[in-house]
Amino acid sequence: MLFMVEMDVNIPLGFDPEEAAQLKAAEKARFQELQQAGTWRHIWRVVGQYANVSIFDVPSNTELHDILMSLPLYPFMTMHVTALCRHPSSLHDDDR
Ligand SMILES: O=C(O)C[C@H]1C=CC(=O)O1
Repeated sequence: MLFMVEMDVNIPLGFDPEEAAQLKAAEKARFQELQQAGTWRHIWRVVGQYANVSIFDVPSNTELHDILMSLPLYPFMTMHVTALCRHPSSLHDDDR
């Protein structure tokens, strides 16, 4: 199942910079794991914002929920999730 996930990151002013750097490094490592597994299929930076638009490929809503909630930066993120399905005119067989 494919999902578009819009993530906005908001680390409060005054948050310990070292702790923020550790969380960002942990987030990057987790992102790379999920990307290599094919779960986090795409990511784009939203221009001018600490935000991204991502495509996830997961077996169920519950699995996506668990993955998103376990992200290191989750406590500082606002997320918007949109379920996707294949467009009938798409040429891409993996759009499912
Ligand atoms: O940078 C972000 O948008 C937040 C998050 C998503 C992937 C990653 O490495 O960090």
